[in-house]
Amino acid sequence: MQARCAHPHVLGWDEAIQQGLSRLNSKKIQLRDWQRSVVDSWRDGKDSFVLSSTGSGKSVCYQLPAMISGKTCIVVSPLISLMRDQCEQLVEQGVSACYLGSAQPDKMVHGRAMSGEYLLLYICPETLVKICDSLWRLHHEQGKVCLLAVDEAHCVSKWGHDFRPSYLDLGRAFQQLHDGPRGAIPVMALTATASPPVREDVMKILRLGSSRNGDMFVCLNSFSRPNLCFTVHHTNMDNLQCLEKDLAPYFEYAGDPTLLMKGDNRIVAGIRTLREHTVPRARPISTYVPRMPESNSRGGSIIIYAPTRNLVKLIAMKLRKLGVSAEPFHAGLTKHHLHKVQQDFMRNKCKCIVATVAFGMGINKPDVRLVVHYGWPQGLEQYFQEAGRAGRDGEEAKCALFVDFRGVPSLLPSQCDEERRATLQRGLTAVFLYAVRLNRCRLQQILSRLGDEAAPPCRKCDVCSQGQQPEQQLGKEAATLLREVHGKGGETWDRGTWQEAVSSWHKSCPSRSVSFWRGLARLLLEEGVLEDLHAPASLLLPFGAPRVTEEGTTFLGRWDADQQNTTKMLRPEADMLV
Ligand SMILES: Nc1ncnc2c1ncn2[C@@H]1O[C@H](COP(=O)(O)OP(=O)(O)OP(=O)(O)O)[C@@H](O)[C@H]1O
Repeated sequence: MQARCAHPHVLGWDEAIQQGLSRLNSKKIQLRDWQRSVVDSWRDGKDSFVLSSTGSGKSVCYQLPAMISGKTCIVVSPLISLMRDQCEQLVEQGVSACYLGSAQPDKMVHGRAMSGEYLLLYICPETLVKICDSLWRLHHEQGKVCLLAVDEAHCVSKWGHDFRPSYLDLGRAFQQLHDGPRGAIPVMALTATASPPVREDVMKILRLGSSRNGDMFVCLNSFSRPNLCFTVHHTNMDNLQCLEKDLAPYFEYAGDPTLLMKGDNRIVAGIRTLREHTVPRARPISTYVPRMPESNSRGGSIIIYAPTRNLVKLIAMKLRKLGVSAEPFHAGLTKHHLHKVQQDFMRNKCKCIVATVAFGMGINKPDVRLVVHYGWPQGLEQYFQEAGRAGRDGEEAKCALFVDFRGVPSLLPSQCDEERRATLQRGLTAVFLYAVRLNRCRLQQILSRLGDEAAPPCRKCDVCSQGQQPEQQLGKEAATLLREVHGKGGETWDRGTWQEAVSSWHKSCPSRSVSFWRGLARLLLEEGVLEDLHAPASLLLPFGAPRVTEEGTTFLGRWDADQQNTTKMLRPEADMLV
């Protein structure tokens, strides 16, 4: 095979990089060491895999090669909206960029792209597969391709949270593009969230390093976001009674103060309402602006995620009635409208977006100061990625998760195979445990899920700042639960068994909620006084076929003999406290 890319210019390499940065309009940027290593490995014709946190500067790694070589970088991207935004931003910076696919309104763009007119060519995997022959000619006949970049590369893996089946075809399509007189094109896969199995899978599917006998560059940066402060709050999701009380601390009045002095009843009532949760009459938008609750400093933007379109509409409507400039964003709105909302958000005309997960990937707004999730996210990796839209400027930002601990996360797609369903189910369990656990820093919990066990506590999240829950004597409750399990002798528990058991326990311990018992069962399993012969059928059930262990039997014997002097000291988790 021949050399993989033309050597950039006759300039020295440092000079070539500086010139590339100035073409990107990023003259002032000093490449970080890891960015430099990634670009160096492209110069050497190597494939690379780049794992680095959201907002850390991955895009520059694939944009620079195009600026330096003057050839097209083909960027595979999962979403039209994402491609469009990135192109718009680049064009504003004076860089020639385009996206291809059915959403491209200008029919001339395709032809121009196929003659190498654009330095950055964004494309979704389906379109890339379709036009593979033209891209082959662009590279092998015209010599005008410098790099194949796969952005959001975790979408390639079935083990990843955002898996797209169409990404699986990329390996074969890339192979087709590599085979020809000019040899292989370097491939760069980039992601901000990928656990070790996902990384392996991505490298295998994209066949990274295959054309250089496995020689490739792997850049694994920490994906930690120490500027983010994570908190979890219990809320009552029935009828959204708590919505205003939950969100009020994040907004402050920013209207004309003279109105207040004159005692404008509507506005005074509005402020009171925001604090006391009743709905006032409509008034002009922007009476309230986002603020950071602790610092009281105004400014920045807010993203509020909700799991369903209905909830998105409701939250946006309530906020607007209260005077907040909030816009709903979900896939049921027209593309044109969504585009406008996104632009208004980027230009600070709209300070708060209330969205389903349709909004977010690739949103590059540096000053998002708060991301609220109102309702369970779809998994822990998804949560981290969505929350990671906050604080991209490196300044402090908050990520608040509001959930109802009486329920559990359950959002699974209706159509997916068993293997995929099991992966997504594990993600739901992970986000549930993240929310209930009060014994480990929130950020550490997330990073550990992504394979980083060495991160220090963040010292900011609610767990770090509030410290451990005090231990409680839960001997009576533990004995009640263990005795019931013992009585059932290892049989499988279904929803009926569980409900029956909980209502009988309610008689002896009336103050304990269903979620308390679910949490206690979890703690007893972890303590080793219970074991489970198979996994529960749903997150609503604490166990599948539980059995009391030898240790548990000893505890029960002691409890029955001497309740006064037998203790079971446990630290309750969040769902046990509601
Ligand atoms: N070396 C650098 N020094 C300072 N700023 C940088 C540097 N590299 C990139 N940036 C800036 O950081 C911001 C985020 O960069 P970028 O969009 O490339 O992040 P990303 O890692 O691709 O994020 P995401 O995972 O969300 O797509 C941009 O405004 C970019 O100009």
